[in-house]
Amino acid sequence: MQAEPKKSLVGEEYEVEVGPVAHGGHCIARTDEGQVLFVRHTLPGERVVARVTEGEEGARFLRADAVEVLSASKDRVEAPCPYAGPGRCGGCDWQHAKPGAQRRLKGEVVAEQLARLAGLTPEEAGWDGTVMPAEGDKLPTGEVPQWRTRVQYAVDPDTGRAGLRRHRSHEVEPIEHCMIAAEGVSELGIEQRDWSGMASVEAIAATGSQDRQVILTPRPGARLPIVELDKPVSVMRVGEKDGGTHRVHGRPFVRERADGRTYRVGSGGFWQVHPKAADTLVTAVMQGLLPRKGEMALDLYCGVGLFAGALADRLGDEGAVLGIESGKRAVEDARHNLADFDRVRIEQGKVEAVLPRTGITEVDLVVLDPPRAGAGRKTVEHLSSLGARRIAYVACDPAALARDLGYFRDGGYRVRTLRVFDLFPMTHHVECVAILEPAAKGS
Ligand SMILES: C[S@@+](CC[C@H](N)C(=O)[O-])C[C@H]1O[C@@H](n2cnc3c(N)ncnc32)[C@H](O)[C@@H]1O
Repeated sequence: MQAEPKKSLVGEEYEVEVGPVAHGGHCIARTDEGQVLFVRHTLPGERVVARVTEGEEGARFLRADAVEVLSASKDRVEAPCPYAGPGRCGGCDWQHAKPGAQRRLKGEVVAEQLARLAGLTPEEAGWDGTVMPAEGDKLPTGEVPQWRTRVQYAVDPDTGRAGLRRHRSHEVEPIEHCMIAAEGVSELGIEQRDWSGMASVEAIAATGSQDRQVILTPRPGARLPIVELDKPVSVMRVGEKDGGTHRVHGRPFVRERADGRTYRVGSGGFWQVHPKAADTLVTAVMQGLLPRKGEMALDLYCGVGLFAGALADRLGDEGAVLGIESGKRAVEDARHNLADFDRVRIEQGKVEAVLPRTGITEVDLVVLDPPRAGAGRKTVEHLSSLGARRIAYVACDPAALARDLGYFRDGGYRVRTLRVFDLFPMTHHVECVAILEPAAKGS
């Protein structure tokens, strides 16, 4: 006998008291029947009408939007962006919260993940509980930091207009202007052009150079448009068959500046989005590791070589750095960017495959900056066996970080300090830098 399909609750409304913030840009509430709701567009302590956007009867949890605020938090503000709100642009999560409150919420998420997945209190992690804004982001009330140097616009197939995706949807919210886009992106005027035939248009404005780039992803069979923007740009396209990024005109990379060096970043390669992020993270990592001349270091998930370059500068001619990165083009860029260092080597491949093959049994320092999924148990176990005197873990997902910190503890490492940065204002994203050392040393 086939099970009855469960009744969808989408569109149902519940009046609820909103509880604590949860990882992902929403808060937790419960219906009178005890079903858990993840509610967006609200804040802890509010009383709201929550309308279900996903979920069915008996589901472990429902997703919902606060469509009416019955009792508002003192941290609530009118969202400065006209495209924010239930069912609208999915790019930002906390437009309706004061900047200080956004950072407090992010701090609560990090603390909760540390407690739940690593069994650590903030004190045990050497963290004062604060979330630091990036330099220059402490703006007078009402001003929104314009930090997004890379914006992926989706194109409405019917109108050819560029916009941003709605939350957990393929639908496009057409916009005139994204408030958090960096000036170098806004001044291209992407939103004012017709992009018919394109599925998406990514705009990049480099930091420390005038390089601007757009990356076009055409729909199957569509011809590329002639790109005429308000500022000169290089143009790339994503190949329909191979998914690779190909040059249309101009340089196939942008030049970014960080820590006093210029880094070439080819299309599709990773670079931090906030203009101050690369410098902020290099400073936090170097202050935590305190590299000494002549030491041997690893830079794992090294991208185009940001931390490898910073380490090489500080380790001197006797020191050595090995970087590992899976992206082929990023590896070419890293080798180019660090060509003036004889003792920097960059290996291409997945860390979990390449690291064991290197035969390295001892290092002094490690930086790891994995993607959102984190490094995982095997890689952490391997790293824990190399005897590093300090390890810097740069993390864009506090849940993966907390899980991996648990593995490091099993491997004999303790967290010496943790610093948390708001490098993605208005969104729920947060960046952490944990510095680890052998537990025996700290105990
Ligand atoms: C968060 S980025 C960090 C890049 C660099 N550290 C920086 O700050 O510019 C993560 C990088 O890891 C690479 N990557 C993802 N999975 C990987 C894996 N399993 N092994 C090696 N590199 C990986 C991605 O291509 C990306 O360049």
